[in-house]
Amino acid sequence: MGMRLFTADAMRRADRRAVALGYPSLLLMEAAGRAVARAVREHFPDARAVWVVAGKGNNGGDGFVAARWLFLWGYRVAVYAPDGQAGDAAQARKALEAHGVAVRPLEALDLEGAEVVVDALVGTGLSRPLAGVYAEVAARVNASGLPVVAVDLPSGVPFTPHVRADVTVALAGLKREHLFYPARAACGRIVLDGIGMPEAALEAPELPELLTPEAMRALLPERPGNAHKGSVGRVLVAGGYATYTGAPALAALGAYRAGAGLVTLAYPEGVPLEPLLEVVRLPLAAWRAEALRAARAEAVAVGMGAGPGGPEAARAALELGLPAVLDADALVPEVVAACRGRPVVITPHPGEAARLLERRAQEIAAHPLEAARALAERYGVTVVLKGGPTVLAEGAHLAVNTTGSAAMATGGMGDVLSGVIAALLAAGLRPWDAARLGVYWHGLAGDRVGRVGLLAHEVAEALPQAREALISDAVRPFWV
Ligand SMILES: NC(=O)C1=CN([C@@H]2O[C@H](COP(=O)(O)OP(=O)(O)OC[C@H]3O[C@@H](n4cnc5c(N)ncnc54)[C@H](O)[C@@H]3O)[C@@H](O)[C@H]2O)[C@@H](O)CC1
Ligand SMILES: Nc1ncnc2c1ncn2[C@@H]1O[C@H](COP(=O)(O)OP(=O)(O)O)[C@@H](O)[C@H]1O
Ligand SMILES: [K+]
Repeated sequence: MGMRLFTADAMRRADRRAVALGYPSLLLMEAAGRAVARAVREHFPDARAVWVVAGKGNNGGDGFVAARWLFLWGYRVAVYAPDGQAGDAAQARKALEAHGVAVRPLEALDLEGAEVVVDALVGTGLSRPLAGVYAEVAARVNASGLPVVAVDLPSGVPFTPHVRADVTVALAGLKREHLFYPARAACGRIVLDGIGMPEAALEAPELPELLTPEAMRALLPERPGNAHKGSVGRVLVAGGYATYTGAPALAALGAYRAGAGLVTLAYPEGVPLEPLLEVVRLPLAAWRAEALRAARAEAVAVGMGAGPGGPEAARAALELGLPAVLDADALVPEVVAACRGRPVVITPHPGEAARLLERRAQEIAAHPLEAARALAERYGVTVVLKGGPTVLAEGAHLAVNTTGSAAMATGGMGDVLSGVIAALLAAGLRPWDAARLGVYWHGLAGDRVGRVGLLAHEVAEALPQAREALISDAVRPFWV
């Protein structure tokens, strides 16, 4: 079963399914609280005094369980919460109080002596921005400078104000706030704990897929011992214009580093392309399909650095009838509209997506899942909406990438990605598989170099070792 990205509602449904399967919810709460206590111990090994702030719901219940275990392990604990818990949370509170640990009102919060704070005010049950004593507690915890371990989510996200955590223990599954900004920035390091939730309860194919090392490894094309350059995928890159001489070269490099057997670069005659020894050059007087056929490619990447010639280059390339990646200057509505139902992957960033959807780029960046879905519906192609994180859509399917970082926000990075996806298409992968693996692998290569100052060609150069790491099971997702 693929891993899914949950919403609060979807997690509540999973919760109910677990209970319907006969799994007692109190067991989930016990596992959740214990996971939080363990996270405190592991991430702050020198701390001996832990203060817990808890709310009225199950998030608070998890906090009471964490407090009980920390107390039993010999920590000094102080617990602050309002009255009025019900159900499991009330039980968890009683179990804590049975050990003689008093629960004091939130208004009495005194952080003097605390070494770590556990934030269990509110989790997925948040229904409105924090206000009143909750907002005050969040502000005081933030101002204290103490390390914070958040239960499930930093209380208050995605609204402001919210708690800023150093570690967030995601319970049972990752939620949107763990992946998307600005909420993600409040989570600090994210660790996922399964809390014993039965797999069957978590099955939710309608939710976005989270790209995992296991799932992506399974998609990597094999390289048979008797491979030759004509058998593992020939890629045509079509782009380049006056000053954009690096973009198509980076796509070509990305394709080769992702395993293409042969890469041909078609570009307007007279454009001084960056030298790449291994690339076959195809200078053209005009963008014509007949001329592009000479490459005998199995997939094409078009648009990178093509400037005003982008649409023309794309029309010629699409006439080949090959699986295609459309990027940058090829991403105009008239061109993409002609691709419905064809094996075409488009790779817009929010600015290009705005052009295709006639919306504002900020709106797209704020709701990337909805935008990717809208693009897939409107144009009937496979969509890679680039960003932090990149999201993908095809038909009713959605996926969210889990690799890459802000270090990748530099020029030419998207060109390399186009080349990677084209190489995977040429190797025979379906567009959805090529797009998901391409995006994941590209981000993984970035992570392995991983510092600000990263250049696009360095990401291309890191693709082979990222592949090796993926194959040899040496890749851990960010939530482990
Ligand atoms: N998903 C799961 O399967 C499990 C979830 N558990 C925990 O349960 C949490 C969800 O529990 P609940 O649904 O009870 O919800 P929460 O405990 O997250 O929040 C609901 C409570 O917060 C109050 N509240 C909502 N917005 C508020 C605001 N702005 N200011 C002040 N109070 C506010 C509500 O009135 C209610 O009392 C998860 O985040 C997780 O910590 C665990 O107990 C174990 C299992
Ligand atoms: N903050 C970020 N987190 C993760 N990945 C990022 C981030 N910023 C950029 N990237 C990745 O870098 C690439 C940038 O592509 P793009 O904007 O098209 O750049 P260019 O047009 O210069 O090639 C995309 O793959 C994108 O997902
Ligand atoms: K919380």
